[in-house]
Amino acid sequence: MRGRVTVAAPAKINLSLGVGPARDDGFHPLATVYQAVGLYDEVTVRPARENSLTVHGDGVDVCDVPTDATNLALRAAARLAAHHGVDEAVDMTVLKRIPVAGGMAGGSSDAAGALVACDALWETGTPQHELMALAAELGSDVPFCLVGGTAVGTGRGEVVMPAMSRGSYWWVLALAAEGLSTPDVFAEFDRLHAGSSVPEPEIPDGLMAALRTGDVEQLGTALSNDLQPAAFSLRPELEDLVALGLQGSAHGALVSGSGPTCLFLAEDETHAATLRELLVGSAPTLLLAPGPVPGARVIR
Ligand SMILES: C[C@](O)(CO)[C@H](O)COP(=O)(O)OP(=O)(O)OC[C@H]1O[C@@H](n2ccc(N)nc2=O)[C@H](O)[C@@H]1O
Ligand SMILES: Nc1ncnc2c1ncn2[C@@H]1O[C@H](COP(=O)(O)OP(=O)(O)OP(=O)(O)O)[C@@H](O)[C@H]1O
Repeated sequence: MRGRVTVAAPAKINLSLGVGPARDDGFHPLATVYQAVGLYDEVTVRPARENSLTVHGDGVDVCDVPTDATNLALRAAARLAAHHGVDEAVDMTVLKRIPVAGGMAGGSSDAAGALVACDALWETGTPQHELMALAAELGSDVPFCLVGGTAVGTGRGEVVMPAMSRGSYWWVLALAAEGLSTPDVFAEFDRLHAGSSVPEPEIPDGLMAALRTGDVEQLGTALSNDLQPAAFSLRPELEDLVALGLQGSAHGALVSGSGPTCLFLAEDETHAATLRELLVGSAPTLLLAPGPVPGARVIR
């Protein structure tokens, strides 16, 4: 067994997020295009007698992250041990840079990172399809966080197929001071659609074509998020922030997943830096990130 393994676990954004009517199990059918972006949590595991977790924040507030067995990353470690019937435990450290409850799959990515880290530490050699099945049990976004890149998600988001995508993109990420609960945003989506029939979700025309050609302007116009009105309803100030980015030369601007992080698509890295300057004062934290990047990977 190795002495210690560290995995880089990327944040995700949704280039499009189509949401259908709530299913009988309470989940909503999705048709989404995910992209992993270059903002990483680091998950480190070492052998131990019992599972334990320490969480550090690097630029993000981590006081809402549980450190007990309910933490998604510790649940992932326990689930992998049970899958292999091994009596192993870990001392885990998570260094968080992905905003907590930010709509960027932070907890999901930590869980994907924990699966990859423990599989390497215990030398269990889990085949990818088994890791994907365990990931789907842990949460809708977790399978994508294993795969990374750019991918289409269906089902409740857990059915992931890599998408053809050319080139790379630069994003400005506007992080909010306080997170939004994903279930609350889906509940607000249901409230806003009460009494009307919600169509089955679709990927917008033009999005896949823009990705295939790497046309940043076309991609900007094709970005969409069915949860955005719900996020605006719960956080009205986000609507002004998105509007400011669009007026200020972003190719596209939208709420990331369930929010409250907002995304601004730039022409290139230099333009992203200019856009960030424009947005200074409108959001507490502004970061630049390229995408797509690979899913959870061992780095040490
Ligand atoms: C908003 C997205 O980030 C878009 O990628 C995801 O849909 C959320 O994925 P996630 O955080 O991994 O979600 P899960 O942990 O599976 O579910 C959390 C809660 O979100 C709601 N949820 C999630 C996914 C989905 N397709 N429909 C839902 O209604 C449910 O209330 C669920 O109880
Ligand atoms: N490893 C973890 N990191 C962050 N939050 C976690 C973790 N494990 C459990 N949680 C809980 O999950 C909640 C949602 O956190 P997370 O950062 O995953 O939200 P999110 O990025 O909005 O998720 P998504 O984009 O997948 O909907 C947190 O408020 C916290 O209580």
